[in-house]
Amino acid sequence: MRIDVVTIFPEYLAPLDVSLIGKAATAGILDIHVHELRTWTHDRHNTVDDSPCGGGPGMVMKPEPWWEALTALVPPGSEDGARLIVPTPSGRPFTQRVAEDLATASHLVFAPARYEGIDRRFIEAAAERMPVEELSIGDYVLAGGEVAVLVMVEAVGRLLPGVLGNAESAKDDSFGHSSQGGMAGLLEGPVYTKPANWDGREVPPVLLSGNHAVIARWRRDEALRRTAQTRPDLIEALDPAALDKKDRAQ
Ligand SMILES: COc1cc(COC(=O)c2cn[nH]c2)cc(-c2cccnc2)c1
Repeated sequence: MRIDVVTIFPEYLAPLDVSLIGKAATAGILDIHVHELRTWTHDRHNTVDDSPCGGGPGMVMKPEPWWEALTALVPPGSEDGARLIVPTPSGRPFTQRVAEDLATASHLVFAPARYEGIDRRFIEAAAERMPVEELSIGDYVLAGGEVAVLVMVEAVGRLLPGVLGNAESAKDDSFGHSSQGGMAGLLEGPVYTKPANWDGREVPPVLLSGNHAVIARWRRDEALRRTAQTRPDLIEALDPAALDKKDRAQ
């Protein structure tokens, strides 16, 4: 997968060189390029923003630099498999399911905006050439979309084959957020490791029993309990067929 990020703060994307994503890039699984938006400005001040038409606070990002950047990174005729991602508070929720969908793309171009956003006409023009996804990582307003790009690249990148070692396979993701796995739709229950007794606190004995069927049942019960407590909306959203009769007894 090729990933292009266009931003006026390239240094904000430095963490993409680190750890999981950095290793994936080194291994050639991800081909990540970060670009300075001002590359595609031509005036003396490298202007990327202007005052909002109709008045109002702040500034709006001009369409021309973004359009030139997009055209350079996705030349006409090479749109197949390319998708433009615009992080914004007014986007549809970025969820694990959206991450799984984005992981199937061959080319993602991220347009993190600053100020009050990007001139709408850029989004509309881009949507005539390739799918455009306006996505929100949460109901709050950031000063720019760069942090959201880091979130999305990590969530998508870790799903790509070869990025996670076998020990951390994404197929067993926290259930509320993975559409796969034995407990799809549920949050992850509590996890434990050695020592068996720490701070006078015992690991639940069932986990030391070696009885994998009983352990799996216990984990499912804990996931159901945690989901009901923390995210009852996810319980409502569960496919009834996914619940067995023991679940319904919960
Ligand atoms: C593309 O348009 C944007 C993008 C961003 C940065 O992204 C986020 O904040 C975000 C992404 N998921 N959750 C939050 C911020 C605004 C904005 C809106 C109003 C006032 N100030 C700024 C507009």
